[in-house]
Parts: sequence; C-alpha cells; structure tokens
Amino acid sequence: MSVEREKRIAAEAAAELVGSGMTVGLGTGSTVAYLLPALARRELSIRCVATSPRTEQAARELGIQVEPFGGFDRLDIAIDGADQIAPDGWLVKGGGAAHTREKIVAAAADRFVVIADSSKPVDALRPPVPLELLEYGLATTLRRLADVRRRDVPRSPDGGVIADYHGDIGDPVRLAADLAGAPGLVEHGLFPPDLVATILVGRGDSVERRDLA
Ligand SMILES: O=C(CO)[C@H](O)[C@H](O)COP(=O)(O)O
Repeated sequence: MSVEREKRIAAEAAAELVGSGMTVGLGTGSTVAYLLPALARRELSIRCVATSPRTEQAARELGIQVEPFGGFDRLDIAIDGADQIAPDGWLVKGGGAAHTREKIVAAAADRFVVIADSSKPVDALRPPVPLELLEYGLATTLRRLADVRRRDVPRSPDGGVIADYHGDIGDPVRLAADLAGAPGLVEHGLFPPDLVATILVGRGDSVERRDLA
C-alpha cells in the first residue's frame, strides 16, 4: 500500500475527531495536506488557526475558516504530522521548518493528534533535530551549539533561522532540556509525549490508533 494512501487514511481518521463548534489547530506538511480536504468535506462549523502560510492558504482555498492565532487562548484540538514517532511517544518534528508554531499550537490544544504514514514510527529517534534560532547573535549561537548546522531554507514566518542538530540524541529528555536552555535558540523539534493525546498511523489499509492521554 502506498505511503500517500497511508497518509490520507490517517488524516481522514483525524478529521472524524473534529466536531462542529470546535476550535482547531492545523499543522503543516504533506500529511496535513490530506487533512484539509477531509475536513472541508465534512462541512463543519469550525474556527481554525494555521501553523504556516502554506497551510493557511490551502485551508482558505478549500473554504475552511482560518483566523489569526491572537484571537484564541486555547484550542479544542490540533492535528499535525511528524517526522519520527518513538515508541514512548516522543516526536521529532520540523522537517518542514514549522516546528516553533507547531509546538505552540500543539501546546494550546486540549487534544493534540498526530497523523502519519507507517514510515514514521521508529525504534529510536535519530538526528537531525530541527531548530529555529534567533538572528540576533546568530554566529555566536552557532559557535556555542555543538553539531548544529544551518539549513539552506527560507526563514520561518517569524524571521527565525532554521538549523538542525546532527549530534547524538541519546536521552531526549536531556537533549530537549539542553536545547531549550541554549541562549539564542527559539525552539527545537523534540515534542514530549505529554503533549500528545492520540497518534494515528496509516498502515496498509487500516489506521492504528494509540491514545497517550
Ligand atoms: O513538522 C512538520 C513541519 O515542520 C511536519 O509535520 C513533519 O515534517 C511531517 O511532514 P509530512 O507530513 O510531510 O511527512
């Protein structure tokens, strides 16, 4: 079964978790690209925020109501893809360089739902871990952070510089804490299990569901 089909059925299963009246965070990426038409087809009355200009434009073109995030202090649900899913629920995100906004939206949601194809669950997380860095003092930040290289992609919508950590991951709790404490680092792409409510993985013809919360 194709990866694209697995993404689509996981995204469609996630769309079924959304009900009328909900506030919804929309992630970024090729799996979310299947979520948007699935949501639009349901013709629900929902208010959404988008984690990237790309998602915002695609959602609007499908008639989904997208509003500025400033108008919300919480969300009912957020749905997003992932680059890697560890057995204990740790995620690596940010392959599309949207991890800062994605983490803020995931944290704002009562329920964060991850959608993925069967290539995303891994036995152990591996590098790279995406980073967003502040432009101010960038050369010193890059010199201080070991094993970090700038990624040749446009800046984030918030002006941040995208880079990746290529060193060992080891214990993600420790690496996440080390990265979070580094001056000049805006956000990293390690998402802890306590952020995640449900993981939906398309595998072959069916969707595997894991509830973490
Ligand atoms: O974190 C992300 C973007 O920053 C994406 O959610 C992640 O890269 C997965 O993307 P895809 O669904 O295309 O595999």
